[in-house]
Amino acid sequence: VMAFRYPEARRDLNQVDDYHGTKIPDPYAWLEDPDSPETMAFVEKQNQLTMPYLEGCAVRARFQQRLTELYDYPKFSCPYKRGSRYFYFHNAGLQNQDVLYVQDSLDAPASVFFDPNSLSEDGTVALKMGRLSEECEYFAYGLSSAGSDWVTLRFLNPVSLAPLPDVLERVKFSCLAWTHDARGIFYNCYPPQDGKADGTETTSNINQKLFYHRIGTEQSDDVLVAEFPDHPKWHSSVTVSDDGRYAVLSITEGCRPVNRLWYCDLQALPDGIQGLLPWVRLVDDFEAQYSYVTNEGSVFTFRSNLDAPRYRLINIDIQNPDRQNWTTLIPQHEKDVLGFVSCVNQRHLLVNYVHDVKDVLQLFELSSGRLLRELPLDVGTIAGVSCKKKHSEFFYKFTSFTTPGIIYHCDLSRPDPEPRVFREVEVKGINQEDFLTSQVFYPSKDGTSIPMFLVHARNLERDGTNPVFLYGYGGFENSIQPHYNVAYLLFVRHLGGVLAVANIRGGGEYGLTWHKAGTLDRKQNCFDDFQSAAEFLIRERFTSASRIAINGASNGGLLVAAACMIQQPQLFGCVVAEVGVLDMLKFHKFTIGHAWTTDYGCADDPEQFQWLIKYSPLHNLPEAPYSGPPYPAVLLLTADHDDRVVPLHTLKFCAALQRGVGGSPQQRQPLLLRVDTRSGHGAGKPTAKAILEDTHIFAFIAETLKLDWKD
Ligand SMILES: O=C([C@@H]1CCCN1C(=O)CCn1c(=O)c(-c2ccccc2)nc2ccccc21)N1CCCC1
Repeated sequence: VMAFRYPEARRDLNQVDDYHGTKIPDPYAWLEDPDSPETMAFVEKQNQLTMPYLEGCAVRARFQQRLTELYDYPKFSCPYKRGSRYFYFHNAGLQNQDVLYVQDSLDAPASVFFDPNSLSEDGTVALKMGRLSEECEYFAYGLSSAGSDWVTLRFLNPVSLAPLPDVLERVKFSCLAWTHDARGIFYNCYPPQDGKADGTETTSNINQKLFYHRIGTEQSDDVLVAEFPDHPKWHSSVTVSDDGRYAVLSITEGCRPVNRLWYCDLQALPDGIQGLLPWVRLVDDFEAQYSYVTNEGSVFTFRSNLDAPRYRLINIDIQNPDRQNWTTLIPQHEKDVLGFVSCVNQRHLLVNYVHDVKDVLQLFELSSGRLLRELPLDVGTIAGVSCKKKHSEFFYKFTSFTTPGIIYHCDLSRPDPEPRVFREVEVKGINQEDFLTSQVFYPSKDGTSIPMFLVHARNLERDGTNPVFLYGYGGFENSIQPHYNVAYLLFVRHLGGVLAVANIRGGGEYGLTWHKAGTLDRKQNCFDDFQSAAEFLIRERFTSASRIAINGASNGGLLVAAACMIQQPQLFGCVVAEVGVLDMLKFHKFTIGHAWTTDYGCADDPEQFQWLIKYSPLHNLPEAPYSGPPYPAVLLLTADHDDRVVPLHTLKFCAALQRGVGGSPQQRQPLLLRVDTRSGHGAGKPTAKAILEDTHIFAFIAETLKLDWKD
């Protein structure tokens, strides 16, 4: 008899797609319509099975209570000096959204500047972006609702807090750049589309345009300053130079770290911004990435990966723009990756390097590129930096797996500019001394050495029985560095687990080569690296296969749901796949999915179709009747307003998994789907939803790996 009765899902056997001569059935394609009564009924039935199961997990109540207690610690961002005042985000602990405060000096009383919590009952309206004009005449801000990527831009007077009537709609993936005369702001929006635009639609996002909005006018009067009708997949982003003179335009075509670099001398515009700008095409190809750092007159400094996979700083004098005149300000490091670079104190550069996935912070001289000093930093990650060229002081926030956050303040105008602790938060009830963080390097299938962070109790017994929570991402040059997560610490402290974060290929941990090695026809390296992590942990007697829970979200959902569960079902005890990309043949058709072909390729191309069909989760599940090794316990998560990775990926995968594997009498572990409402891909998620989701995830892991709570 089957352990679980899964909801029936109609299979439309007439739905067969032809990929370059290969016939591919797509029987659950009807689930691609989020608004059909049939799809809504499918979702409802899944939740009716899953939510009682999750709520009924033995440790759920205990975990939720402890997680809520531990989550309830004060959180602060770095202060941002704007004009003569300081702004910072703060969360008392359990507030759904962080609140923006303002104070006249660092030790003056603070008052609420902007509180998103007042904008919705359930905390699902989030402040996605904000920008004060150069002299603080106006505050522009973008709100998103229910986790969608769609943004509405609004404005307020930063002193009186009075709202302005200006409202800008259809904004998504947008820059926010004021001209220094505060007459207006550059931003991006999409042309009107049929149907909804609330984050539940799947409509492709193409033909993004760049506008200049003049304060006090209607959006319909906004000035179109750049558009690319011949390149519907192009995105543009403007930065206004530190001196306010130039609009620097970065054009991207997808998610590859490459861009065209155009600029416009705003001072050369006789009548100001009246129409398409006379862009000068400094770089007009997609060979490398150029990110504006600062400029001294006509000499621009860019962070670039041109002939530098670990990045370097180059200077381009726009009066002599030919490539042979370009110079290197800071050459590529022979091992470490150049991370963020910010100009500070007029003539210094605050430079971050990533050394074996750990952050380093150094100060350089802008004029010479000379290293001046290293700033002290523990082993961990810089979670935030606040600095401006015209300010002599700057702030940076340090975090690690066991450090919630330490904010440092450094003022270069002082005779002894030594960083000092500006603010350090404690989390009551968690003793940092209970945990040991280490970094190991393990061999992948092809011998490549992969870094992995481990966090566990100091007195861990390596007897092969410890439960493991193994997390990975593996794409888009996205590096997973140490970060504070109370749910992770509860898993270690109260479920006796080992947290393992594998820095697999596809990420940016070692620069472009590391990223490229996990993309396109080499995507299988990500899956090999992650499976090798599990095999290493078993070989080193941390754990055994049935005790391993793997987790990933987004591109990480592809990693775990598909590649690892399907390719090695016997290697894991539990799989938690969040908002995953699971239909690799169709992802490019929905919302911003077309931008991901830079990592994945596209099934429209015959050669790339062959790469994708080999690992696409939806297309590599066993067919019923299945008699292979039982699958791990599986929890799939998605949400109705996820317009980054639309829910159809997970819905179709769930239907195929429950039929293909769920029907087998050997399948004792649950294969469940949790669909949240008024929730999206993750950004801006209210605290209440985040706590409940983490609770359900770890309660599911504890239940299916049979873990007991230990006080
Ligand atoms: O979400 C993703 C991939 C990986 C990381 C970013 N990403 C994205 O899809 C990023 C989406 N995205 C942005 O978020 C912004 C943006 C601009 C200004 C401010 C904020 C954002 N600009 C973009 C420009 C071109 C293409 C995508 C863009 N994926 C989901 C699953 C597979 C990849």
